[in-house]
Amino acid sequence: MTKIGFIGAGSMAEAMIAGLINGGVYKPNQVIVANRTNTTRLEELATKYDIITTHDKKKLVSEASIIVLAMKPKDVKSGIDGIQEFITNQLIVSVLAGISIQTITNILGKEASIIRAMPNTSATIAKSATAIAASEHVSMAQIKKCQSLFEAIGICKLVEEHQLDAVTGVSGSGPAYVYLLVEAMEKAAVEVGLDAHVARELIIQTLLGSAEMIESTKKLPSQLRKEVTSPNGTTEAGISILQEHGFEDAVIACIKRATERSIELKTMFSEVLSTTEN
Ligand SMILES: NC(=O)C1=CN([C@@H]2O[C@H](COP(=O)(O)OP(=O)(O)OC[C@H]3O[C@@H](n4cnc5c(N)ncnc54)[C@H](OP(=O)(O)O)[C@@H]3O)[C@@H](O)[C@H]2O)C=CC1
Ligand SMILES: O=C(O)[C@@H]1CCC=N1
Repeated sequence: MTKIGFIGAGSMAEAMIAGLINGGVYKPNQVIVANRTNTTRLEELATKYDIITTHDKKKLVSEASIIVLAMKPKDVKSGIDGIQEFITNQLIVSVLAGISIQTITNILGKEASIIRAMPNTSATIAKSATAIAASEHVSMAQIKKCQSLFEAIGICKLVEEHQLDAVTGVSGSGPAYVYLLVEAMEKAAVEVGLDAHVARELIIQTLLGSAEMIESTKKLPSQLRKEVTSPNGTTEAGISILQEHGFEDAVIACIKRATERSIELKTMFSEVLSTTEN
């Protein structure tokens, strides 16, 4: 019976676990999750999903055929330390922002089958937008296995490793930009006189409808926007305020900064590790 193991038991691990279990991709007894200290968190995950939990990473690595690295980038070294000798032919899937395949290889101290992935938390409901990049030591069969894993919890694109920083800026962090927009829309809706519950339902449907319109009509977002915007009407009046406040520039700067931060993380941790090694 093949198992999947998660080193790191936070938001991203849980999003993947929820998507995989609810989608029937893995049975609960095929999922193992480990963290370092937080026993309450492990109990919470065990109660919620009936999965196997442990503080023993070696047990996890020995039992799982896919190992997902899901700790924070700053914890990559401590997360991997101690498992090196138990890595044989498992597939390692890292979801860590900014941490390169080379850095993981350096910490492992040997070549291994490593795939870097950038999913997002919508994996919870099988709607993740994921991109993956593989090292040269990964076989086509392993890439396909990883693609199937992420396609079971959303969509999955194969990209070059250097493009993962941009993926992180666009879709890894992306849900948070949308949630911020919704927070602002909800606040405004109440200020202009709507009941908060009604506002939430209207906003959710507006988001779902807009996303589906882009997907199903195949029209450009700019065309769809024109179709909403009557000359001298309400939309034009509203959008002029967004433009006055530099909405588009802010979104572009946001994605560029998040992408740049992913590159910074890579540099920061490859430097930290080479300092540690020296
Ligand atoms: N959140 C998101 O939307 C996304 C996150 N990611 C990436 O996923 C990774 C995890 O993010 P997120 O889930 O938000 O982070 P969280 O802080 O929610 O979770 C991190 C987890 O790692 C555990 N951990 C830390 N050090 C170790 C260690 N040495 N050994 C084992 N477990 C360890 C922590 O538990 P404890 O301290 O008890 O050990 C905790 O369970 C990050 O690298 C991030 O870049 C990628 C895409 C989206
Ligand atoms: O904020 C972060 O660093 C992580 C990576 C993408 C989403 N969350």
